[in-house]
This record gives sequence, C-alpha cells and structure tokens, in this order.
Amino acid sequence: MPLNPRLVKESFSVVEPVAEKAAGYFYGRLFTQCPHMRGMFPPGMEVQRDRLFNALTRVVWMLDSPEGLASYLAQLGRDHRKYGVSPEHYGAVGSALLATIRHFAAEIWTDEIEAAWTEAYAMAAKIMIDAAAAETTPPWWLAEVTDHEPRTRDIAVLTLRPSQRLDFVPGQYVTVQTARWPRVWRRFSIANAPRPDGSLRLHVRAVPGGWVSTALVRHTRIGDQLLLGPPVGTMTPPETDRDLLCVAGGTGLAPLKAVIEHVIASGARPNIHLLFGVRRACDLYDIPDLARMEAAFPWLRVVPVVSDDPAYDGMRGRLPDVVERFHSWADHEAYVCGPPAMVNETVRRLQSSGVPLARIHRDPVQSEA
Ligand SMILES: NC(=O)C1=CN([C@@H]2O[C@H](COP(=O)(O)OP(=O)(O)OC[C@H]3O[C@@H](n4cnc5c(N)ncnc54)[C@H](O)[C@@H]3O)[C@@H](O)[C@H]2O)C=CC1
Repeated sequence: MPLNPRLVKESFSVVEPVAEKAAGYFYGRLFTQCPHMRGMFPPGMEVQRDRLFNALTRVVWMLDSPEGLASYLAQLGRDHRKYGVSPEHYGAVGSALLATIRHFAAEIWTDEIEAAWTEAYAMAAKIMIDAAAAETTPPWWLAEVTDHEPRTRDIAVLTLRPSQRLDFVPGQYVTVQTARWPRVWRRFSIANAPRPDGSLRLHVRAVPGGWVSTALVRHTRIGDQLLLGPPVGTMTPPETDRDLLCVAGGTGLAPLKAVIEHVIASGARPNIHLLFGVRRACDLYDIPDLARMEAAFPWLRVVPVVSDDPAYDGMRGRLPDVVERFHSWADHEAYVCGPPAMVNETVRRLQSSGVPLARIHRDPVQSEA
C-alpha cells in the first residue's frame, strides 16, 4: 500500500496536544510488553519522552519530503546502535506506538488510519534498520578529556580526543555520556571543523537540573573518559560562496564556529557576520578565541550583542531585533543557533525581511542539558 501522509498527519495532530501523556503511555506499554527493554533506557525518562515526541513529530511532518526523511531516519538508525538496539526491537516499538496513537486518537480512528500508520512505521523502521546494518563505524566512541577550560561560572569548553577516528561534518553534534550517569545521553555540538589530530571541542553550559551538563562542567577533569555517539545533524556548511550571517545565542555558538572554521579553511572569501548574543557581558565566554579568528581572517566580523545588561558598553538588544535593524541580509546565507525561542523568532524575522527559507540553516534538534 502507498504511504498516506495526510491520514498520519491528521491523526497525529490529535495526539500532539497530549504528547506528554502519550509518551508516558507508550513507554508503559513498551516496558509491560518487553520488560527487558527497560534496561536500555536511563532511570529518569523525562528527556527520553521529549526525544521520542520530537523525533516522531519530525518524521510525521517530513512524510511528504521523502529525501530529507530518509536521510534523517538513516542518521537516527545509525545513532540508535549506541543503545544496543537490534532489528527485533523495532517490532515491539511499532506495536506500542500504534497502540498509543490508536488510544489517543480513538475518536477519529478508522481502519484506513491504522493502515496508514502501519505502513509509515514499516517504512521508517526499514530505513533505520538498513542504515544501522550498513554502517561500518563504531556505535559509540571512547574519548579522553584532554583539556577542560572553565570560561564562566557555568560554562566550560572541553577538548576531547576520541580513541578511534570520528568523522563528522562541521555543524553536526554528538551525544555524550559520562561515567556519572550511565545510559544518559545528551547532545552537544562539535565546536570545531575536523582537525588533523582528530580532537573535538564542546561548549557546555551547566544548566539547573542538567545531569550531564553539570557533570561535564563541574565534575570532569583532564584524563577522564566520556562516551560519544555518532555525529548527527543537518546544519552543515553552505555549498555557495554567498556572504554569511551567523546568529549565535549563548552556547549555540558551538556549531556556528565549526561552520565558520570550515568556510575559512576552504579558501573561500565570503564576508561573514557573526552576531554572538548573550544575556550579560560576563557570558561572552569565547571572545578571545573569536578575536583571534577575526584577526586571522579579515572578512569575518564578530559582533557581541548583550541583551540584559544595561551597563554594557557595546551593542545591546535582543538578537532578533538586532538582526533586523543591522542591515538587509536578503543576499546572505544565514545560520541560526541558540535557545529555541530565539531561533524561531530570528528565522521568522529573516524570512519576512526577504531571506528565502532555503537559505536559512538551523538544526531543529537543540542540545539538551
Ligand atoms: N552547547 C551546545 O553545543 C549547543 C547549544 N544549543 C542551544 O543553545 C542554547 C544556549 O543557551 P544559553 O547559552 O543558556 O543562552 P541564553 O539563554 O543565555 O541566551 C543566549 C542569547 O539568546 C537570547 N535569547 C534567549 N531567549 C530568547 C528569546 N525568547 N527571544 C529572543 N532572544 C532570546 C538572549 O537574549 C541571548 O542573547 C540552549 O538552548 C542550547 O540548547 C544549541 C546548539 C548547540
């Protein structure tokens, strides 16, 4: 039977408003049916629940764009190897998912909707299973912390050396697990373009209640080992030599720095504006490094922007406002990364000021605590 994206989307839109409940129901079904699968997940399931729905939402809304969907699902399949997922698990997940959607969309449920979900899930599972089976890189990497620089009270920049070669594209992120929190994986963007020594830099803010981020900022030392999942993400460098606008909110700077490093190393000479927004001047955690990049590449202009510090003697304001009043970006390729609300608003303003959506790069998946 052919895919029926419309029926899947319509029924999913009934479940979306009760996503949290639905995710709880889904895991309840899954673990009752397959108690041994509980051990594959961390003790606290809150982030996992969000993740399930973020991924599901993305898949459902991409059903009409098969190419983008296939590449997203393939990345997801490769990434799931680090949890020890094997093809048998997909059947159990599929039946728990179907039971969940059926339960929460009961009012509109029909045989056609059931068939549409069955078909869509079978297609998605096949892409994930095939991609995982075809992958030759490790499911996860051990990485040694070779440097740990506290930059502010809450932010540290870590340098890691993976024990095996880890290929990635600038702008991608990895998931990280610390010895302190087994089975808890959190995403952090790689903050550099690939280097000859294979090292990776991460920008980490310890957020309240953030298990992994707090462990990385406050309890991690040089010589410690971390686990890294496969690199994922689609916010990769531009394929044109158009001028670039990069809008970074806080540690959302990390992937944009990687993209800029890549563009500089490629030998292209576009003008690059990097607007680096923080709340207070003391949060400008990477200025010395950015100033070095600026000095070495005259086409790069770094503009620190501070939103909540009236005493700051430089550019002040909210990033979306500053972007809008700066000048026209209509001819630029734009990259936006940071807190989701900031990203959404900046993208909207760029669009309404004439930057086509196809030229605005963002990663719908944000990093977590
Ligand atoms: N660490 C990493 O590797 C990555 C982090 N991120 C995300 O970047 C964000 C960084 O957070 P923080 O450093 O705590 O940044 P923050 O909360 O201190 O804010 C940074 C900037 O965004 C602006 N901003 C915040 N909320 C806004 C809103 N609602 N509307 C308009 N502007 C707003 C602030 O004014 C400031 O200029 C997190 O959401 C994180 O998930 C994204 C990708 C990679």
